Amino acid sequence: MEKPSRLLCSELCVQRRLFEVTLNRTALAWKDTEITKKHTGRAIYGAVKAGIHCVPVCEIIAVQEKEDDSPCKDTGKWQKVPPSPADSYQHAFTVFYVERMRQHCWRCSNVTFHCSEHSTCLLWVQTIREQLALLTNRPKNLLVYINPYGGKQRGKQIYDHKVSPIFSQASISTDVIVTERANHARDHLKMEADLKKYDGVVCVGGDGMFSEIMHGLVSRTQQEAGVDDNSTEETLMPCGLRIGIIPAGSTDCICYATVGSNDPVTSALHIVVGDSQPMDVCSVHNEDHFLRYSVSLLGYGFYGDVLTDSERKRWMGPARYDISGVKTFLSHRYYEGTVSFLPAEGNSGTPRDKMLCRSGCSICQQSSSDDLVSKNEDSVSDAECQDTWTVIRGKFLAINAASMSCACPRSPKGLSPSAHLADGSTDLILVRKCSRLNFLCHLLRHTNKKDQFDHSFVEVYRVKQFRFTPRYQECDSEVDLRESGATGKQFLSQICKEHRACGCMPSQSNWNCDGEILPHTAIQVRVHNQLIKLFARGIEEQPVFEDPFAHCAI
Ligand SMILES: Nc1ncnc2c1ncn2[C@@H]1O[C@H](COP(=O)(O)OP(=O)(O)OP(=O)(O)O)[C@@H](O)[C@H]1O
Ligand SMILES: CCCCCCCCCCCCC/C=C/[C@@H](O)[C@H](CO)NC(=O)CCCCC
Ligand SMILES: [Ca+2]
Repeated sequence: MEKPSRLLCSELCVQRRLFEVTLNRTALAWKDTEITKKHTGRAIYGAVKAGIHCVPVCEIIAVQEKEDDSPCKDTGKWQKVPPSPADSYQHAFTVFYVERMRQHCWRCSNVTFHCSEHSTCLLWVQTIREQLALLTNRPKNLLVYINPYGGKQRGKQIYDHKVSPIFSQASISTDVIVTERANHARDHLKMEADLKKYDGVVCVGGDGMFSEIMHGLVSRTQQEAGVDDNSTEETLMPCGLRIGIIPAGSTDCICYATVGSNDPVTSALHIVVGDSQPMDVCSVHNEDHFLRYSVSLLGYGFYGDVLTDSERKRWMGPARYDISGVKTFLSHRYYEGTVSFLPAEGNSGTPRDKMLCRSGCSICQQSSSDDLVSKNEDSVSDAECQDTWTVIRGKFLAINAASMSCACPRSPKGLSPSAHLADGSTDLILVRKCSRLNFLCHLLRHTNKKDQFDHSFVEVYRVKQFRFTPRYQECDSEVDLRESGATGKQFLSQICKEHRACGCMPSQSNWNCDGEILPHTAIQVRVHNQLIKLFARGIEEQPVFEDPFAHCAI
């Protein structure tokens, strides 16, 4: 690989030691001249590595000239150190850059370079700024929505103290709206916001707040493109603006599954460096009526019931999910119905393979190019392709569709650990009626390393469309009764008579759609490949040993 040519090379001082500092188009590197002199010309890698630092240009956040940084004017420590050649390095500039910490967290680190000439200092600041200006994927203007009541109600504080200073440092200008009611952000985005002014939208809150922003942006994009969102057949128009998530909610599973942590500073830094992660969106319809979009979990049965119960306990904050989770588990309700689905095609893998979706995921990249090819080959509807629907009837404790892993602190590998963020499919998980003990075992496996799908009562399918009809809506006698105009009382008493023999009640659950309860139980779901983009890059692989200086021309 050809090394990029050097833009600058100077001998500068860092913490009173001399360094050879170089800048090329891809990296800034500084090499301790004392350490490297001892090993002149010899590639004793470990020793040389000890004296070399390297930062990719795309991970530099900002550069600032440091005024009046003469060591002689400092008091305390500087004065006590004996005079050294470094004392003549009176001009300084500071480079702020991304540093990786544990568990996918990023921090803003900095290094100050001291120069002997003011002109050298200015040249370095100007040249680094020029290189940063070439990074066109970085946002300059952002529209920020803060939910002051999400999670532990710390959204405003988190933004003001942890995020806003990073945006200012990176010269990003912002228009900030603190929401005053539920759906304020969605409506503003859908109908009012002048989106031409911005390079992205930032959401400070939890999964619910993200959902509002995603709905606002997707709906606005469809409106402007003249796409009817009530139609289940139409191809939706992808959104142009990226969405950044500053986690300040109860679950934050979208942030966690796309960045690898729920740390606000990490998210702010992914926004600053202009990351881009495409993401699938499911549309959910009841007949020809659009209900909602979903990016994480569509859950009927267990997760629908947990959510329904937890909504009455909002005042408890994030703990409501644990209380409602235990209560729902103990109630052990099952639901009858029919699930039909169209399997995902091509090289999409299966929910039980171990191909985890990580930064630069090849399966997601492949799916976007497949999508382009199929669009160019003239859009033919699924029915015309004669895709065959698989139909499964049964009694289920839970029917879940995970369009992404849904990893979160509660379940670090998630509901479907191998689900992909942007492959155009969702993982359909059917948990059939089983004993309490078996179900508990399945649930607990979400929290440890064991395979939660390795049970006889669990089936998983990777699908691009699915439908669900609850039993009580498909039973002929019930349909007949409804159509005969029976009153509510007559209707219920007839159902009770019919079900007395089997000892069960035909109960119904609700769909949990990314944390919102849907008003219908019979639904049709279709995955739209890479409809939106986030300021994220997917979860980075844990560092394996690699030459960190491979891209440094030093
Ligand atoms: N100013 C506001 N007042 C009341 N509700 C709001 C306001 N702004 C946003 N909301 C609503 O609050 C809900 C919860 O917000 P958010 O997702 O930020 O927090 P959360 O506690 O994590 O909730 P969730 O469990 O849904 O993730 C969202 O559905 C959003 O529509
Ligand atoms: C009895 C022991 C039980 C242990 C089970 C642990 C299983 C945890 C799986 C976690 C799955 C999270 C799925 C995320 C769904 C989000 O779109 C949604 C919105 O925030 N959250 C919920 O509905 C909140 C749902 C919270 C569920 C607990
Ligand atoms: Ca997916």
